[in-house]
Amino acid sequence: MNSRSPVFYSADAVRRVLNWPMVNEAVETALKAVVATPTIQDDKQQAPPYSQSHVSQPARSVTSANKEHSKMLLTMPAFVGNYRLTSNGMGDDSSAVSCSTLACKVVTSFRSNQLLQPPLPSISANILLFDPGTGELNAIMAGTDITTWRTVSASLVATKYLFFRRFGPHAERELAINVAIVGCGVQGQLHAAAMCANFKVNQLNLYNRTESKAQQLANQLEEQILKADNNCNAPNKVNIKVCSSAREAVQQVDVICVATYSKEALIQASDLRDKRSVHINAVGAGEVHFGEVAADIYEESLVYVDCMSNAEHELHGLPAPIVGELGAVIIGGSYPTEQAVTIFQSMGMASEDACVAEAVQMALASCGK
Ligand SMILES: NC(=O)C1=CN([C@@H]2O[C@H](COP(=O)(O)OP(=O)(O)OC[C@H]3O[C@@H](n4cnc5c(N)ncnc54)[C@H](O)[C@@H]3O)[C@@H](O)[C@H]2O)C=CC1
Ligand SMILES: O=C([O-])C1=[NH+]CCC1
Repeated sequence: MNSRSPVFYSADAVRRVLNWPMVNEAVETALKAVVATPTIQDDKQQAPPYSQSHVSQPARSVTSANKEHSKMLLTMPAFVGNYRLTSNGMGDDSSAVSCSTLACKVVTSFRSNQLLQPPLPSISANILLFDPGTGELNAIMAGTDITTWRTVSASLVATKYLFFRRFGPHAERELAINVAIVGCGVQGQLHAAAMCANFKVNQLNLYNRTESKAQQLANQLEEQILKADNNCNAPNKVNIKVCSSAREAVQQVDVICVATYSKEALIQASDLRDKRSVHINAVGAGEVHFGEVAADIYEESLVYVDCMSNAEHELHGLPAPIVGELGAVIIGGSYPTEQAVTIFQSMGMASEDACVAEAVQMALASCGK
């Protein structure tokens, strides 16, 4: 028996403290922590600046709740040991806290929830947080928003290092980009808002199979931008366009975010601009993770993943070799060439959920909630 009952953190409580600096720091930390520490053969050899954290993140289990595999329950356990988070997500050493987190996310993906009246989110998650010393269950945290935020954050981090950093060390603050969002569900909506909140976006193209959903998102974003304008804290003037095809959305853009349940390819190589220099965040996961982007794009792309060992379990038949892990690019500072097409094949990692849940817990504790 537990010595005390686990705390429950509601979705409202989690939502109150989520912010981009905090989530981006936690996700970047998780991405670096999963990069395997190379074995040092020679004592005298200088150890590379790999993360000192330790991650145990077995492949997630997938339980199908119907024959078509469109209703699934995933269990995603992770231990992340000896990592650092700051209280404000700004990475300043003075407020850094050393953490170790043992967690397990339990998440369902039921795509037919969208057809219910009223619709329910397709993804629904809770995160169990254990005492890393005793193994007791300390807390249960609503994890649906964390899943959306950490997934979007992984795309932001990928865009920063795989796209912007080709052009210089501060390019993410200096360069303006054109962005396409393909799929305007929960993921697409937050990808759109987050791209505008974290980068200078000139043009934002939105495509959704049901056009009214893309139009609704455009209206919401226009409203947010107008509000920010009135408060004199508008990040940048963004031109938003609702497109009638994925091809139209992606034709002239720098960054593409694809997040649907489509089994068929939605974008082809001939849809991309001739000069290339494009980055794609491939987020969606139908039965096949990589179905949304055509094989001919993969064939000319440099493909990066969040976690290589998970990729070995989940990305069978990927039409291109995997260049490496995003965390290794962050640590090693070796960026793609300017003209490259890069794909961040996002599977989602339990260690991201663990680190973000820890940051949320710290933020809630610091504001006494
Ligand atoms: N990589 C990761 O870490 C994560 C990935 N996901 C994946 O992201 C995808 C989107 O998730 P949500 O936004 O939560 O779902 P959602 O149900 O809110 O939105 C899905 C969107 O995809 C569109 N769509 C569905 N089937 C389509 C098709 N055949 N062709 C064109 N468009 C289609 C729908 O119109 C809808 O707007 C899913 O595949 C989900 O599994 C979700 C969470 C984490
Ligand atoms: O990483 C994650 O939580 C998920 N990936 C696909 C469905 C949920």
